[in-house]
Amino acid sequence: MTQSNVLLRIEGATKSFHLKPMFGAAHEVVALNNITIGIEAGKALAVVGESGSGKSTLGRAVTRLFPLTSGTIRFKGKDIAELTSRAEKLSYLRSVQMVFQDPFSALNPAHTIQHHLERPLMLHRSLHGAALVAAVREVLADVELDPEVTLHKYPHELSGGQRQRVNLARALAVGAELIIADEPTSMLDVSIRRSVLDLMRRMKETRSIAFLYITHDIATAQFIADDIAIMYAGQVVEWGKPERVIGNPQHPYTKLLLSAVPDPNVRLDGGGSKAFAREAEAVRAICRTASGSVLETEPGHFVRQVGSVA
Ligand SMILES: Nc1ncnc2c1ncn2[C@@H]1O[C@H](COP(=O)(O)OP(=O)(O)OP(=O)(O)O)[C@@H](O)[C@H]1O
Repeated sequence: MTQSNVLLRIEGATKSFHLKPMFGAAHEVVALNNITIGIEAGKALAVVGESGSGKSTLGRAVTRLFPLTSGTIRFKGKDIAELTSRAEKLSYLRSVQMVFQDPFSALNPAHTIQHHLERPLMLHRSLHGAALVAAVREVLADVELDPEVTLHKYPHELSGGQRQRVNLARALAVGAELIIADEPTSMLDVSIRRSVLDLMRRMKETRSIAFLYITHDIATAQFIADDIAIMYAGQVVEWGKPERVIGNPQHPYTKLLLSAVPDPNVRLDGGGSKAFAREAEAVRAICRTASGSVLETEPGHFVRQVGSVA
């Protein structure tokens, strides 16, 4: 990655949550532990890991939902914690859009699709009248939805895949440069997951939109990702090009994730076979000894070493 085309640079990002449960002692949860990773303009980074590994915390930190405990997140070189003016913050929130797992959650059931797309185009691009109508049609066509059929519908009248396309159209309407897509296909019918991933890939290639693609499913990552980062217990344990990480996995946790493929529904918590659950727990025990040392096993392929303390 060259410095000039880095869009997002996360450096030493650590996030701890202080929990005070009703029962039991107060304690810290380290959701992110010294994460350093970047995304180039127009490229996709897939962050893959099981539930609780810290993927969503990473995405939420990038959207400025909370400050980091330590470390920095820079967007186009500027530390996002130092955006002070309202204009700077709005501009950042325009450039960085979030697409959620549940495609219904971000849409207002009381409004038509036309309304959902008109608002950002009016607010952010000051469009009105005929130009506004044309732009709404254009963004719908961009996400491969027929404007004639879709414009006047309400969210509940669309399929899950169509709703997710509307969410992506909204990000286009705002003028997003980076989309954080948090499990965007996991609630969709298996038969249409691939087409939504393909659309995201085309948005990346034709519109130069970067993606932070968050998923538990390593198999889907390779459809869109230019780089892949495997997360476990708040750390990135292996990263590099998908063909290297998936084709030649080195870290025991990456191997475990891949052993659950091609059935992405195999649960790493042992919801499937007992033998798999035992193996998964053994791997986790090894991974919990992860150290700070990282080895570049082949050019551009990095693996966090296990079994020693930093
Ligand atoms: N607001 C919060 N307060 C306290 N703990 C939190 C908070 N958000 C996340 N955590 C904890 O941080 C850890 C990482 O959570 P996170 O949601 O980022 O994982 P994830 O990999 O995205 O999992 P999932 O796929 O289930 O969302 C978990 O132990 C979680 O309980």
